Order: sequence, then structure tokens, then C-alpha cells
Amino acid sequence: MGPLAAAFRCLHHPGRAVPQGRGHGIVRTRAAAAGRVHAKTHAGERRMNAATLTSPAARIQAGRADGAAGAAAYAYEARGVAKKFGANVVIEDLSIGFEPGMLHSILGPNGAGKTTLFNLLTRDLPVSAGEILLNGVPVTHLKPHQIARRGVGRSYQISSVYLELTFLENVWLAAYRACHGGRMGWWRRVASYGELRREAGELLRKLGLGQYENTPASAVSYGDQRLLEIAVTLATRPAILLLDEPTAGLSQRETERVKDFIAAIKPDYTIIMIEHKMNVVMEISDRIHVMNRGALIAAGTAEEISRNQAVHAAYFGL
Ligand SMILES: Nc1ncnc2c1ncn2[C@@H]1O[C@H](COP(=O)(O)OP(=O)(O)OP(=O)(O)O)[C@@H](O)[C@H]1O
Repeated sequence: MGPLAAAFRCLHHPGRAVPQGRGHGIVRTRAAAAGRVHAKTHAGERRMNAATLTSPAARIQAGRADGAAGAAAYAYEARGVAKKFGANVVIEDLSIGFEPGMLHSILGPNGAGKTTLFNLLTRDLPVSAGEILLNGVPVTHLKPHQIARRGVGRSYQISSVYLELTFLENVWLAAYRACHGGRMGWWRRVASYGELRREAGELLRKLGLGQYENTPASAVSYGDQRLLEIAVTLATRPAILLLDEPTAGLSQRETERVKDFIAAIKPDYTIIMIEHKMNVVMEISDRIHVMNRGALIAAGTAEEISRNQAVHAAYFGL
């Protein structure tokens, strides 16, 4: 099968999707395992891959079917995890679960351990103790690229799209790499990948970014670059999307735009978002988890959290 046909197959008959890569050390955003892509998959992985690119609900269901008997209550879960850096205990005996199909926010003061938790979930960092489960299946032993292959996409705090490429090129490149594991030489055949480009354009339009299709990322505002970063992550077709401070460094207007963007895509994904801006968290979250000093101190709806005394104490010392 030629590369173009393979690209089509990957997009239309998504049985072999893998995450896009860190490439040549330039792009660092996106799917948890960006980069380290392996052509070989065992049968179980292939089953999960097939599930990865259908609807999120189907993927969640497939994940359950592939794992422990019965339905998993959580799409993603950390069970009794700890993380130590030398003598510094950053997370201790933390259990936290994220139900499928919801937008979960993680709140907490600086240094609470939120990003560390993300790193444990995606296996960018090994746990010191405890277990990580994806759709009820233990994945604590897996590598980050294997986590990504199971449908976890992550965009990082630091925007790192290819600034010199257009929106379309950024997105189709991510989609291509998701299919092909970041093999070298793709650029020599760019012109022949019309179908892949069409798919990328469709995604951009669906996300309301169609007007930037042929605009280099360097020519737009930082807020629009953050939206592109999310679009690039979505090009890998994750079921679970991890967003680390998607509105960091944005103006109020840009923040509103990113917030609306996330609200618009949320029906299609399980989203776990670290976010400091209270208005964003309160307005679009289905469930809010509050961390302090490496522990979960509260979880609930916006209303429940806003009334929670422990949360007030952690934030305001009340
Ligand atoms: N690789 C590391 N080595 C040593 N200590 C680390 C490492 N990564 C994080 N830490 C420490 O772990 C603690 C929690 O950091 P983390 O970045 O997870 O917090 P956070 O809640 O995401 O904070 P912020 O909101 O400021 O991003 C901090 O004290 C930090 O210094």
C-alpha cells in the first residue's frame, strides 16, 4: 500500500492509528506519547487502536470491553498513586477518577501537583506507588506512546506548534504522523496527499478555524495559536483529551474564545483540564477536582466546589 492509500486508510478506516511524534525535536505539543511510535502492536493494542478512531462513546465502550469484566466507572483513573522526587513527596496516596464523556477540571494552588498528576496519567513520569487505569485497564507499565495509542491526547502548557507552517499543514502533519508513526521522508510527497489535506481542512472548519487554513501559525495571535495546538491534538483523534492550562497567558478576550472553543468540543470527548482561571472552570466544567499539596481535597460540581470550606481554606486561607 502506498503512503497516500495508507493515509486514506488511516483516516477513513482507522484501524491502525498511532500518535504523532515529536518528530525532529521541534514539535512538543499533543498526544501523550508524541513521538515514540512503534510499528509493532500486539493484538490487544490493535483492538484498542480500532476503537480509538470511532466515536468517543464507542471507544470508551471498547476500552471497557478490552479490559476488566463489566463497565469501568472511569475513563481514566489514578488509584493510590504517589510521586516522590528524591525525598520530596509531591503526591501521596492520591485516588482520582474521571468519568467518561465529561469535562473535568483540576484546580489547585501553585505546586499542588496538578501537572505531576498529568505526567503520571500519561506515563511521562513513572509512579512511585499506585496504579493508573485507562477504561478500567491497568496501564501503569505502559510507555507514553502506548498510552497515546489508546486514545489519550495531551496538549502542553507551552505552545509548540510549527510556527512557520500554516494551520492546515500543522493539522494534516499531525494526522499524518498519527497514521504513520512519524517516519521520515513524508515531506517529499506532500503534494500528493490531497485527501489528507482535505480531511485536515474539514477538521479546521469544524473547529471554526477554517479562515486560517492557509495562514502560517506565526501570523496569528497567541490565543489562536493555542486553539491550533488543541486542533493539532484533536487531529490524532483522541477519546480523552488532557489540556494543561489552555488559557495561560491569554487576554480576557482570547480566554473567552478558548473557553467557548472547549465548550463546543466537549460533547465529543472526555476532557481533563488543568486551569487556574476560575470563571473558565466554573462555567464549562461538569466536575471539578481540587488538589492541594499533592492530595485531592474536594470534588464536585461548580456549585458544590464554590461552597466547599476546604477549597476556600486552600485558596484563601479562610
Ligand atoms: N521533575 C521534578 N523534579 C523535582 N521536583 C518536581 C519535578 N516536577 C515537579 N516537581 C515539584 O513538584 C511540585 C508540584 O509541581 P507541579 O508542577 O505538579 O504543580 P502544579 O500544581 O502543576 O503547579 P502550577 O499550577 O504552578 O503549574 C512542585 O513543588 C515542583 O517543584
